[in-house]
Amino acid sequence: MYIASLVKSLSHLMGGQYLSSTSSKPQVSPLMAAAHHVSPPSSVKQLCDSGTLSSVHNHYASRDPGAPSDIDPTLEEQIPTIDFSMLTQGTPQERSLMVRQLGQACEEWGFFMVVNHGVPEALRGAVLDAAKDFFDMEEEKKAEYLGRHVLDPIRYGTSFNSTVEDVHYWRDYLKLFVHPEFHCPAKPPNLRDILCQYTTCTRALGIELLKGIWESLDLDESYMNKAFNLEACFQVFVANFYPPCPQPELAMGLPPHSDHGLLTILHQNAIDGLHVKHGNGWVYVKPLPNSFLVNTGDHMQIVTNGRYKSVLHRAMTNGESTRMSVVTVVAPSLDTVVEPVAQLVSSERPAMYRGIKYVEFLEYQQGNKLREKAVLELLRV
Ligand SMILES: O=C(O)CCC(=O)C(=O)O
Ligand SMILES: [Fe+2]
Repeated sequence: MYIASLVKSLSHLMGGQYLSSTSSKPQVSPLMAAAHHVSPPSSVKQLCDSGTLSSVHNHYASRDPGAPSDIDPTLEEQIPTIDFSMLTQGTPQERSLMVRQLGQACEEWGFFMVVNHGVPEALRGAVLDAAKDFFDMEEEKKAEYLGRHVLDPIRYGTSFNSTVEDVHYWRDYLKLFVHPEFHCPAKPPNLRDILCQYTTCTRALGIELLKGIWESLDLDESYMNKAFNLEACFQVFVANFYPPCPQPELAMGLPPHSDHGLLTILHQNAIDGLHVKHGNGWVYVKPLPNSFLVNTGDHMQIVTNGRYKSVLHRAMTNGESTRMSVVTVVAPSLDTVVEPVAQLVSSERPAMYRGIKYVEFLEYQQGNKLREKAVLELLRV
């Protein structure tokens, strides 16, 4: 009953497009099945490789070229930095200082940089190189991994969800479910080993950051682990590929959106392009050397009953260089019904969100247009 009304409101919000049914087992909905007969647009890499592009097709025009800049340059310096080594190897005083700073970063920004995280630079470089090798493969080889359904554990594609969008984004992607089961294309041959190491390291990093975040809210760690089944946490790996765009003033890599998980951990090649919303302005993110960029997701907002909100961010394109980012999302297990934790619900602050199975949230979010925090808003009580 509740799911039916959620789907109905989603349909309204998303302009009539929605998935017909959900279950913990991936199923192809009639919409997806129909959409599957429509050939997907070419990858943006293919468009770029096919000749000298001097303009983008209308399909990619998602920006108003005349709009004034909405970047607030004064905010760049203020992005919080978390020294991860203080959380794991610091004195009790250093740890509690870092926990406080982590809580403050989540409350005020929903975004921070993590330094001294212990993930080897060579591995971070290798994952970007291996992902590039994937995108550099011939389209016919990559086509083997074209996504048919948003819950396919290996999904190569372009834009966000081209079957439901009326405007596309200047981005190709490879999305993999990497935990509790590890899925990875067989090609290129070194991808599996590198990704296995990388996603193990970043999962451990995410879980450790989560411990600090729970502590900052006086939440019991073992209770949180159990409630959201973090042992079997759901982890997705996404590689984003944004080739040079002939009209960056018209096209976007990804529109303003929040991520579905608890935490997202990102790093990029040498090319900047991530913007994060802070207050009324946008911040151009120039990561510190060797740092990870971390943001809180929609499920952090649900679990903490709105104390720590998910942050809006967007990816811009540029006219000169290919930008790549690799993203890993740490989330409750797929079959967990996620709702605000009892400790953060009171008569003064009643539950702000209804519970929903993680897999259902994921399917709605991935199956529809990417639009700010649209899916989260539907769960508001
Ligand atoms: O490429 C980026 O900087 C952002 C990517 C992103 O937001 C995502 O994959 O959800
Ligand atoms: Fe994102």
